[in-house]
Amino acid sequence: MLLVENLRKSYRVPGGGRLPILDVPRLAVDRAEQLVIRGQSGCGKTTLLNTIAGMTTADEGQIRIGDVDIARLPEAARDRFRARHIGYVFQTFNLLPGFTAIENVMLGMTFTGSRCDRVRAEDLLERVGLGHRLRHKPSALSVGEQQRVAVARALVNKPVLLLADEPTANIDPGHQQQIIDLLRSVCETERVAMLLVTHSPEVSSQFDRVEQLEAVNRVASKALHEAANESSRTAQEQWP
Ligand SMILES: Nc1ncnc2c1ncn2[C@@H]1O[C@H](COP(=O)(O)OP(=O)(O)OP(=O)(O)O)[C@@H](O)[C@H]1O
Repeated sequence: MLLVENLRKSYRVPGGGRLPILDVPRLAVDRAEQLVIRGQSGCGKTTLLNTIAGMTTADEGQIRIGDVDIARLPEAARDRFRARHIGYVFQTFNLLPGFTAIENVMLGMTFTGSRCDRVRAEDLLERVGLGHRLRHKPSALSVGEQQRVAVARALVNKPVLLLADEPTANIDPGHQQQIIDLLRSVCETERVAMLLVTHSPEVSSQFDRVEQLEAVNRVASKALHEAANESSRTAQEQWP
């Protein structure tokens, strides 16, 4: 379902040159498979998810989701493809504060160009245990409830792939398991593949498949970071 091959990604650094972040020879994920991506802070886990989602572009390599290589699509087509086929749950939920729970979920549908399906949005909010909170705005919801709305929003377009970037990082320990259980059960029943980034050993121990992402070329990265810092120091010193 997802096939990443020979993926390389770097960022431009202020002092010139590029900072290599990702070098992933192969990552294959089956339909409805659930796996955890682990790795030390800064090794590129978020960058990997963002690249798979087409929110940032790869330097080289392919990212096939079904028959489509998202890395080769032009930006507008990538955005449309993401809206239709990929769900994303962020650490910080990213709900719109002026909209109710149901509106936040339905907003996820507006980018696909298809008709907004209120019944589907209500059904998902029901399934995440928020059927009685449809008209509450994020400020009137607990942190765990906000993340449950974000889960419903990520799944509303029936994606084939759900990307979850440390979805429990801002949730109190008592409710973290609830979010993980929710993600897993909805993905299972809807046959959605899930890539979950987590630092938590308790969470990763629950998954059959855990992939370790290694930091790329750390010596070169360190040298480039230092060059970038040196360049920004020099720029600051030259500022009148
Ligand atoms: N837009 C950007 N421009 C330049 N460098 C970036 C950019 N975004 C991220 N980086 C750098 O890329 C590296 C990987 O960042 P990323 O957020 O993917 O790591 P991570 O593994 O998710 O880290 P963490 O576990 O701490 O969240 C970091 O060194 C970061 O500073």
